[in-house]
Amino acid sequence: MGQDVRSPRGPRCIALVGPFQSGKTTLLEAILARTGAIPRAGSVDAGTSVGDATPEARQHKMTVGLTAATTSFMGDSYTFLDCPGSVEFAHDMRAALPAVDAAIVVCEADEKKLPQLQIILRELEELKIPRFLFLNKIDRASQRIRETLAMLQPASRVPLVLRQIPIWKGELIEGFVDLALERAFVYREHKASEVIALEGGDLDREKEARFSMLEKLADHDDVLMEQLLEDIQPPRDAVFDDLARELREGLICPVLLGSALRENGVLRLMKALRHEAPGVAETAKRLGVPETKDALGYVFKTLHSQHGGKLSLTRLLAGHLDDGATLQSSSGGAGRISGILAVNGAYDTKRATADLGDTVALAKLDPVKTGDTVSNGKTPPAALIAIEPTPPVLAISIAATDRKDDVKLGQAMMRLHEEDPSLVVVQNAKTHDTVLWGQGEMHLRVAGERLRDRFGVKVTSHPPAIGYQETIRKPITQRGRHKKQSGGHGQFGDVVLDIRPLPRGDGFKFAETVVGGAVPRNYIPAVEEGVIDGLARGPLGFPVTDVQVTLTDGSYHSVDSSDLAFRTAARIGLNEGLPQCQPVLLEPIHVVEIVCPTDATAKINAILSARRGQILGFDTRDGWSGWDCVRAMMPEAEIGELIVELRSATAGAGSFTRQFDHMAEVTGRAADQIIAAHQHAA
Ligand SMILES: Nc1nc2c(ncn2[C@@H]2O[C@H](COP(=O)(O)OP(=O)(O)OP(=O)(O)O)[C@@H](O)[C@H]2O)c(=O)[nH]1
Repeated sequence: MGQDVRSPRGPRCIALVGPFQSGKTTLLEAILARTGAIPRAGSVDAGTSVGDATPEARQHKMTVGLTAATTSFMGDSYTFLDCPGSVEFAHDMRAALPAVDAAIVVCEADEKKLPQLQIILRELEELKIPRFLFLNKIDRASQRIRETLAMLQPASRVPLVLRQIPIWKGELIEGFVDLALERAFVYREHKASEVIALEGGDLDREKEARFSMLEKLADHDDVLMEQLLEDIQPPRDAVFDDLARELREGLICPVLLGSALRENGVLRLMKALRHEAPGVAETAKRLGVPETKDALGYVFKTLHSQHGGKLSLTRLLAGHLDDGATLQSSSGGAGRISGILAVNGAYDTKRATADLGDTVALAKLDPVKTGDTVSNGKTPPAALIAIEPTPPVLAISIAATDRKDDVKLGQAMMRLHEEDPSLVVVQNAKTHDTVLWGQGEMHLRVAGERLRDRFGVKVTSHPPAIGYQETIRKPITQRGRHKKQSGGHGQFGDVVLDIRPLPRGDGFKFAETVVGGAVPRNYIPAVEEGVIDGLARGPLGFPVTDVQVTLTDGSYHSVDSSDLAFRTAARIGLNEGLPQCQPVLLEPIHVVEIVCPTDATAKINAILSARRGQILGFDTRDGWSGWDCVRAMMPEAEIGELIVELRSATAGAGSFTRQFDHMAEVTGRAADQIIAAHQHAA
């Protein structure tokens, strides 16, 4: 493989991903500083970084949305996408990954973060995105690198290949040896590392570590394998070629060392990207971009900037775009670009064009959304990739504090959902609640802050209503009469209803066995409506289900009877009859499926039992070594905050899905408490 293949030219797009708080934003800062895009690195802790610049990110000192920034290095442009590490904001990462040429997985020597690292690596493996591991915070490393690598290896399905080894001075790491380059460097804070001579014990360690790196590369290179067996030194270029090819083919994950905080190891990382990461041509191939003369782009993030309006962050995967071009999108919309902006923190630099490989912000493409493929061709392009929605796990009911803000709230929610589709708004028709579904406590809290700070809408929130219902245990025959004859036109309706329980899950059935026109046929639909009215709120205060009501008899008045009178009579019949049918409370039960690292399974079982869960079984998680999958039946009322406990028992790695299964009776004290709380709230 020649030099030109190894170092593709042109703009790159690189994702910074990794477990929570591993140093991605700090690394972005270090890269921008070391490549001269900013005069010096800001700090996440001091609130001066380019990433995490929104008020919410600053306040919580964490990345709560993707930040993109462009810099240039040795004549090429690089756009970095700093993705949130928190699982609650992972949707941004999922939508962005297809756009990138490669990912830098920032991680720490921290066993607790291993499951998170495994989740992220798995995502990259499945998308076939070449990835480097950047072992960060080397400035406070306390264990040998070999032990760290052995600890991290189970998180990756392909071999982690150590590219560098540290040079220790006492208990501190003062530099590193690049095993491919065979050169030693000593770190200098906020400056490029200095080359030093490699000697003594470090030279021996280098030889041993290099051999072990070459052995791993030789698993996919027979020539190299023979050279190793015959003790022949492979040419340096051949080693670099292997590193590049095996990275791109997803056969290895190279590991580089550094300290984002001290800007150590940053230039070597940039060089590895330059020489080894693929360019846009390979990325387009990976995504199946068709042969086309048209421009084709992938929209990986939507933003609503305070002054610029809507921005669609887009990677151009084919062709060339001019400002003013009309774009068709794979989701069917079309719009005209009103501004191409460079991707930097402020989105304040206009560009006339975007070229192949560029990552830009396209302004005011109203019909376009995150995940769309866009093209300047005549017909809408096929979508290059489908982003699966992230199922929400936690909900709150919200309402505008001031009723006159209701419309504003609706619009703001639409925009929030557009920016972050993992935030879903559901109108509950029964309770008239607006329920906001999201990925966790912080996700929902940040949504509330954005509503207040960006859209000027104050909201109040409370836990969403549980879908309780009630049913009956005993049948009854009940008469319902409505008679009003005060002067003029009166009202008269009279029905006899047979009310009886149905098997669980059968819902509501209405029938009639009226003979001899006791209730004229034209009033029967009104009787059914009245029955439905009567079932809307049963004697315990909840909607009534699993009931059959049969109209068996009744009487009418030729002048005073009407639809309304019969409807009222039927409702009265239900209201009077149901309390005598031994009403009983029903609560929704779901099947939940929890995935968690095996060492947390015992804790998860305890959490489930404490939440009235009935464990159906557990198994190892298919295709995930070191993970279990637990299935349980669980009352909806207990699922509300489940995710919070689940995450805290699994260092954020556990998750669950739910599926409504059936309604089950609740009796005794538990039922009394629910009924009392409901009556109190009403
Ligand atoms: N000692 C040391 N601390 C670091 C290093 N890199 C980052 N940190 C610290 O680690 C913490 C998290 O850093 P961030 O850069 O915000 O991490 P992140 O991965 O972007 O965080 P999220 O995106 O919120 O998950 C901050 O307090 C940083 O100062 C490093 O190389 N050495």
